[in-house]
Amino acid sequence: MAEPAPFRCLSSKFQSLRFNDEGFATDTSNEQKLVEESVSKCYKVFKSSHSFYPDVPLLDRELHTEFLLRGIKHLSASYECLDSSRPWLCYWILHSLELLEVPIPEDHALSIATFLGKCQDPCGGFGGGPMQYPHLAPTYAAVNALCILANITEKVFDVLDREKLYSFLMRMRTPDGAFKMHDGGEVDIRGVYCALSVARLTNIMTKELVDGTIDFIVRCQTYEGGFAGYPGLEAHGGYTFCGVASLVLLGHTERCDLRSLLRWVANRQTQFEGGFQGRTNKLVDGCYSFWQGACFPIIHMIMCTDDDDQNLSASSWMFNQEALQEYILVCCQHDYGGLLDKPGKSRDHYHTCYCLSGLSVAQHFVGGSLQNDLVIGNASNKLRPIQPVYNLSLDSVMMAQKHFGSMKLSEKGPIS
Ligand SMILES: CC(C)=CCC/C(C)=C/CC/C(C)=C/COP(=O)(O)OP(=O)(O)O
Ligand SMILES: [Zn+2]
Repeated sequence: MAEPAPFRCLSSKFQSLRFNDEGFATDTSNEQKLVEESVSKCYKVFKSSHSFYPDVPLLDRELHTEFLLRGIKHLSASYECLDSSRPWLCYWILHSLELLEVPIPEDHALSIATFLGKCQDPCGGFGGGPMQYPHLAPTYAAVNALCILANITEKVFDVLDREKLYSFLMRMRTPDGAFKMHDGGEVDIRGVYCALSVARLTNIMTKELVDGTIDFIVRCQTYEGGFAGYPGLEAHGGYTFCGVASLVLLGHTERCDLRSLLRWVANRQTQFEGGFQGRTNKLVDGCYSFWQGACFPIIHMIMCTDDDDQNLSASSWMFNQEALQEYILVCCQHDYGGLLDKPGKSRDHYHTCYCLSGLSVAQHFVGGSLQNDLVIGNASNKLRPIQPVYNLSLDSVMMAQKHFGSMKLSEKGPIS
């Protein structure tokens, strides 16, 4: 096992801030200044303990696990606003637990799968809760959650109606190859990614399902290099992940302007804080550790297969992996467990899932047959690696491939 890397502790973190009072202050620069002050405070507190405990920062596995296990059983009334995101809560919690390698008892797995079954619409797809209209986002979350649970028992896949899922996806298709999120709902690149991800995992991809989809995705890449939710809008990390992952799922990454994407995403890592921002001139946020961070292994994988890119690193992704780990470990852990957006924000399961997913990307480099782990702080910080396109463990993706790989749709055969 590789030795944990020493804490980098950039000296700049303890120097004066980049802003001065005579500068041209805007709302944006004022907000940025406040974030830098709070991040700087976190690093100072951390540095004072660092001399006593050299193997810090520590990922507080126990507290995060407690927070997650409590949430899978019971959520307080303050979670009412997430009543239409219940399959998401299952996925965020289960994926965080799989990253932390916390076992889930079989009876829990079966009761979560039964609950997800209750969210499934009689005409296919999953809603945000029982009796709710089917929607592509909770459908993606439910399918991913089932793939994780299938590691415990494959019986969980019995709840999924593939034929009806296919007809739901076909109903969400628009004539130009995009997908609406639900009947009468908005059309954007999230719909494309959710549809393609579940279609691939459950092996129901057909030519008819994705006719015109590549062109829609390509139209979402903006002049900045990242992808927007819809052609003509602003590039954003969440949509950029959806765009580039969708091109991988369709096997048409050659349609992406990879150089401009790489330049845009690399510039979204904030110099001072070490984490990622979602878009140009906006604030750092722990969840972009995944949405932006996961683009790097995907870009690397695409470039690896491209003969022109002989200079590609064989040991690290093209972002500062140490700085991202420091931001997550020092600034995004809540004192009572769970992770968060930035210092001062409250913890939640969404940020716990995506901070941990980003931390995993930053810890593990895999380039073809070459592997290089770079774990900041205590050796126990090491998480399981992820398959970045689905944001699942490699085992969970394999469970789906093993289970659905040989199944056919009754009318249309799957495409490769
Ligand atoms: C699979 C799936 C459903 C993916 C979702 C991807 C995702 C996170 C999209 C984000 C959308 C967006 C424009 C957020 C801006 O929020 P903001 O203005 O509050 O944040 P910002 O200031 O950081 O941009
Ligand atoms: Zn966030």
